[in-house]
Amino acid sequence: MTIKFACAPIAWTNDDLPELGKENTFEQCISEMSLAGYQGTEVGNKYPRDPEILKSYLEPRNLEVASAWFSAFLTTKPYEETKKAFIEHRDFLHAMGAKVIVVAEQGHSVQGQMDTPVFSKKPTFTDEEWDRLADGLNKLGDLALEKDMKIVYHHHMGTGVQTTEEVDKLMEMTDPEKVFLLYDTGHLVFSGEDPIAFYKKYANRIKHIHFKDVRPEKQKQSKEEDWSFLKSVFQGTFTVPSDGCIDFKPIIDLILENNYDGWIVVEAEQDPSLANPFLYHKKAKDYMDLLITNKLIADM
Ligand SMILES: O=C1C[C@@H](O)[C@H](O)[C@@H](O)C1=O
Ligand SMILES: [Co+2]
Repeated sequence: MTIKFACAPIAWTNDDLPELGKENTFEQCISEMSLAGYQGTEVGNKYPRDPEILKSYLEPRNLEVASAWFSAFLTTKPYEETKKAFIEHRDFLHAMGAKVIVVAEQGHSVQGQMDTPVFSKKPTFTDEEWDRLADGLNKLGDLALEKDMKIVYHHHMGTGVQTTEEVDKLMEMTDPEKVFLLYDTGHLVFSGEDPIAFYKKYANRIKHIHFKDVRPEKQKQSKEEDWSFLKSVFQGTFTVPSDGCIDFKPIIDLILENNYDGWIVVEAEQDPSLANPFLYHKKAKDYMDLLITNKLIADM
């Protein structure tokens, strides 16, 4: 069992809201991840896309690429369009040594729309769209396996696969040998799901983890005032583990008990001028290390 820790650059410069952290440079971002004690990074918009150039920045800082997000449009566009973009993305990640590819269906998604309420206007798929999604994901899973990689599906606020019920449907409709799952604590709790029950149910299919915490007062306000996903982020709904309402102790315990082998990526998009990304990620790393040490001691 090997657990490695990574950061998502979204806390330094937000890809969905580029004005958040536009002043933070790529080199500052990766240097601070390394300094905060992490071994890996996901890939953001400021990162060079040439694998050799990217390696020349990451290797001196002892950082690996954990994965990177891929937007699929299987419900709304011809499969061939998603396939072409996916192969390019897969080959980039393969050249960087990553083993998993984060995939999220963006057909009908409202996650990038500043004025569309995320709770009341989230999309739901028709039966035909579910079939197209499941079929397309099985095919992307095959393409990943060609390179000895796995696709990990990212359930996400404001998309057609957000709730536990929707994830259940997707997992039932897809091949468990081809389509795996990403476990994002922040999206589950923001949506109102039970992250413990979710992990227990899908322990065998979870091959990548995003750790974000949630500020409960912001989540409540977002729901009551029908904020968009981007407004919720902008207002500080997400933060790093140890800073919000999620109890990560039972989550870490479950991860260890299930011999999880893979990355835990701290992904906490918020305003970097209010929440210094280096200090927040260091605090999160110290907290996660403590939880792991306590669990190992308790099991001795
Ligand atoms: O994995 C993720 C990638 C981001 O672009 C996204 O909006 C964020 O919330 C997330 O969980
Ligand atoms: Co995530």
